[in-house]
Amino acid sequence: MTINNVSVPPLTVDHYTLRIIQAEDIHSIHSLINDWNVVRMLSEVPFPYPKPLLEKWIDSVSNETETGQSYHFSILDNTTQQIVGCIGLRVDSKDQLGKIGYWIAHKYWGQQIASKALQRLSTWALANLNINYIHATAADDNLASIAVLKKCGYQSFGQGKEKFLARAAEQPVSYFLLQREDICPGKKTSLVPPPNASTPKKILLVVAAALIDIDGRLLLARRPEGKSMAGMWEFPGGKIEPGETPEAALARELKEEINVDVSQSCLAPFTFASHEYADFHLLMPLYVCHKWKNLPEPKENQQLAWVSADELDNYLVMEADKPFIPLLKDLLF
Ligand SMILES: Nc1nc2c([nH]c(=O)n2[C@@H]2O[C@H](COP(=O)(O)OP(=O)(O)OP(=O)(O)O)[C@@H](O)[C@H]2O)c(=O)[nH]1
Repeated sequence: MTINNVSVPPLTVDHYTLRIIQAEDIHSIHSLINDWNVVRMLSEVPFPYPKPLLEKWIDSVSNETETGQSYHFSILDNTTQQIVGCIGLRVDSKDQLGKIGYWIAHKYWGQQIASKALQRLSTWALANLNINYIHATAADDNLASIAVLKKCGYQSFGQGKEKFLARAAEQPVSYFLLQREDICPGKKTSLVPPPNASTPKKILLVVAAALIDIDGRLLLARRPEGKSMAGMWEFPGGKIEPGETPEAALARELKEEINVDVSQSCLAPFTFASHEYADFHLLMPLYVCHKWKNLPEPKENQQLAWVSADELDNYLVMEADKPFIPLLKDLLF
């Protein structure tokens, strides 16, 4: 399924599948959600939950799904094909923020389904949607949900009060935020270096290319799921191997990553990045290239985009690459 140019495959995790909610899911969903144990933890759902109201909600989220405003999934057990809960994410494009919510039917509690689904959807959303953070809210007495959020890397950032329809009262709630660098804590390319870092960091030599086509557009690649900082855009390239010149490394990386053949003589040094990440110091020459063979194609599961100078600001680029943007805009205009 492709929505708003984003491919939304069913997302699998362990023996569960997250697939976009369909109209015919209403009966199963209604029998599972119309339960005080579940509804009391959801701020926007009344109890009892009339079926026509649920039907209206499914209709409205289907419309939102078509325009890429929200992505709501039924969570299915692969063995029984039964729905066990739901999870959804609403996109706030202005603030590049996703808002996530989920519930699991009472009879399936205690099986880690919420953490698996939350981890899966969060990872997918940060890698594929135009968002930088994911926001979640949990009632303070929803200890299970708070534990799930923390397990998935969400950090608590504040508290407040929200009206819970089923309880007909305001409840104290905690707010949580997930940032991209919290997803793969083992492989950090953190935006912020740790304070007072006194030990010198390893210098990582990486080489990258700004490929510019005849229409004056620039090629960007999006880091795919599974890599640190998945979802950020960068310039094709990679690490320089021992004994390699930067130009030879770049020609090799462009072939491996996007099947493009470049002659080393067509790589013009443009500028460089010297940027401190949490775990290493990146030193990265950027070359400009106008001439190559083959149409770039993603060989490593990454998205590619040809971007004009006007569009460059809409792309979330790696921290080290940010100083390149004004220089490249000048070059492209
Ligand atoms: N290729 C490329 N890497 C960049 C850019 N900006 C930037 O910070 N980097 C960082 O430089 C390193 C590039 O190394 P790489 O491409 O070989 O490695 P990777 O992280 O993609 O994968 P790997 O470490 O799992 O092999 C990564 O840490 C990446 O985050 C950029 O514009 N292009």
